[in-house]
Amino acid sequence: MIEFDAVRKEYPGGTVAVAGFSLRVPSHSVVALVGSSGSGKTTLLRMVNRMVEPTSGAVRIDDVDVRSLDPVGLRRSIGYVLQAGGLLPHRTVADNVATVPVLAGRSRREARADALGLLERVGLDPALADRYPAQLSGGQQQRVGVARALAADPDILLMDEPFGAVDPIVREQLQAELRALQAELGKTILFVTHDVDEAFALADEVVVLRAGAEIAQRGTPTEILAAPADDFVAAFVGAGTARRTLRIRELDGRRVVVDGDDRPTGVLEADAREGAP
Ligand SMILES: Nc1ncnc2c1ncn2[C@@H]1O[C@H](COP(=O)(O)OP(=O)(O)OP(=O)(O)O)[C@@H](O)[C@H]1O
Repeated sequence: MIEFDAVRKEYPGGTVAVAGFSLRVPSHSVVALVGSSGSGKTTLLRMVNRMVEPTSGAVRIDDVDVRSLDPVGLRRSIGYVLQAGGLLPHRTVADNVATVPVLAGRSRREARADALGLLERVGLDPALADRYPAQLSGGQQQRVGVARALAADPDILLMDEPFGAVDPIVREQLQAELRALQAELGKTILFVTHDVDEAFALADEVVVLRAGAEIAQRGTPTEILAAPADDFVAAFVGAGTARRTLRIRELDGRRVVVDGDDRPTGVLEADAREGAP
């Protein structure tokens, strides 16, 4: 479990990025922090691995204050996925994935074998292992970023706009793969995105932030979409927009779901009729 206890962050110069924030991220769950640019999402994420120290308040992992932990060891024990992969450009794909395990004492040969297995797991051909990041597509780089974050088998994954730099189709593929991976691995995942659809697609719980990381609303995607707490949240999640306002149309005895612009989005299953429990 990750716990933010009344954390505040004021940067030198006086910007209050986080005015006072408390949240528990239960073990094995996926929590998304969403909010507009500058709302303090990245600052919160980086407090977990001590890349940012709170001005006041505390972050605890399984009841241990992260301030009592060695920052280097802490960072190696937590997977961190950045936008555009954040890969080391002068190291091969395999070396990028194997770096942390080698630093932690695993032999190069074993770490490389593990890396090849991880590449396969995230949907990459291990034949790419000896390429450099610049020789991969954006989506492939993101996958390597996920493999690298998983290499030390961390309990916690921090993801900062993990799929922000790829096109929408690749993005959906990566999201689906992460969901499948998470169903198997059960990590504790805290991720940051400004894309509310990504948050809804991946998270068990979504936390919508205003400026200063003030929590506007938190809940499951369904709770937030069904009952936005206020106009800010409604506008942010697009509740009430044509894309979200779904209707049912009958066509040749089948029930098709259409959006507010009459564009089809899916077919209703027999047991998903109105009024069904
Ligand atoms: N090192 C820093 N020094 C001074 N101010 C900073 C620093 N890092 C972030 N800030 C400021 O703190 C506020 C929150 O930044 P943060 O990066 O946490 O927001 P964010 O929600 O992640 O934004 P984005 O979605 O654009 O990445 C912003 O006003 C930003 O300019």
